[in-house]
Amino acid sequence: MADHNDQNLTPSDLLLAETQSWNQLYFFIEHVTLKCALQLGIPNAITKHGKPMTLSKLMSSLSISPSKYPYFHRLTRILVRYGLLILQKHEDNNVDDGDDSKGYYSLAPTDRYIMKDGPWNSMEDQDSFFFKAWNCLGDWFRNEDPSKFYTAYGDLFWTKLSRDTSSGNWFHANMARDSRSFMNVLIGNEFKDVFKGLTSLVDVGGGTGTVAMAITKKFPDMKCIVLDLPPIVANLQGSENLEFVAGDMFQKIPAANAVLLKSILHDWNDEEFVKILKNCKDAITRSGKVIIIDMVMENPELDDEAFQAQLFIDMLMMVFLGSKERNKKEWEKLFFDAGFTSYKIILTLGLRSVIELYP
Ligand SMILES: C[S@@+](CC[C@H](N)C(=O)[O-])C[C@H]1O[C@@H](n2cnc3c(N)ncnc32)[C@H](O)[C@@H]1O
Ligand SMILES: O=c1cc(-c2ccc(O)c(O)c2)oc2c(O)c(O)ccc12
Repeated sequence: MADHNDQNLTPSDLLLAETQSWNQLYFFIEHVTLKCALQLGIPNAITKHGKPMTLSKLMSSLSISPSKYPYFHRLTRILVRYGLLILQKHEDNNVDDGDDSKGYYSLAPTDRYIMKDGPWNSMEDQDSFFFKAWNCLGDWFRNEDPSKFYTAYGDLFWTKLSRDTSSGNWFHANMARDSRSFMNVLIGNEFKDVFKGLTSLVDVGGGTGTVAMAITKKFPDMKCIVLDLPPIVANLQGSENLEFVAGDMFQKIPAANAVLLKSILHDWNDEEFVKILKNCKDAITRSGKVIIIDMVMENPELDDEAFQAQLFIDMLMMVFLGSKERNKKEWEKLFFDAGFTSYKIILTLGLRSVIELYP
């Protein structure tokens, strides 16, 4: 007697469902093996070697015993499957499986990003901080806490970062990496028009100033202010056209031609979002603008892989901040709720879009 759940599934449906459920259940193994690769130092070893490496060479450079060969090649096999490594087959293709002359391993282009500016290379040193918030996510759906992070730590994310120096430094180093990478793309191509003609700009929640430094380097005549919380900017040194100001964007934003909000508005719920934008509107001149760098969900320009990445970041916002990524309609509603009259999505660069908002 077929179980009532299976009665509508054909044998091939059942086998497909089995494959799908194994992939869903063990999806975390991609994460575990990627972290293992970083923990062992595989990307750095290949980078340092300067050219593709055989497995034996890679293992000896990592001081891994040859006795582990039968296991290590299975780790690199799955890393090739995920696209972290590239295996260049040996010309003589009929080598034994697992034989060292099987081929040479090199880093995939994405891996070079991961090592230089990606999110991964900092995860190790804050493993517990980052992953503790994700554990037992279901608990949060049964409590009234503002975020799962709050359930885990009894503190809001920004409060915890300002109290815990090592986590705060780790987080802001991550943001600086992200900003360096994004600004290289933004200012390095013809879209620098976003900042063209501005004589002053406030980078609200500008952190340790990576974005502001990139802008003032490219536009030396512009006066830039970085507004952030006191613990973040307390010991930061400005320059002739860059000033760090300690403050609260929910209270007041210094006056300027334009205000920049990169990875800010997705941190906050709709009410807080509107409050920040209203303070931005009070800060800019009538001919000024607000420049937003953030994700626009369900963006038709993005492929499925980018959409999945956006879903992951949306979960990150939900878990760490109780906030969200927004689609175009959601952005637009809040822009008008904050009293702005028009906006323009200037361009989409990777997962993020640059939006200009006019008073
Ligand atoms: C996700 S980070 C983005 C940092 C930077 N804009 C970037 O993209 O690299 C959010 C920033 O908002 C700052 N922040 C949080 N609450 C704030 C507040 N009430 N007033 C000003 N800045 C705040 C945090 O300290 C942090 O630097
Ligand atoms: O805990 C994290 C939190 C965030 C994060 C929080 C608020 C934002 O507005 C944002 O843009 C990113 O980003 C991370 C990251 O980028 C990493 O690589 C590793 C950990 C984190």
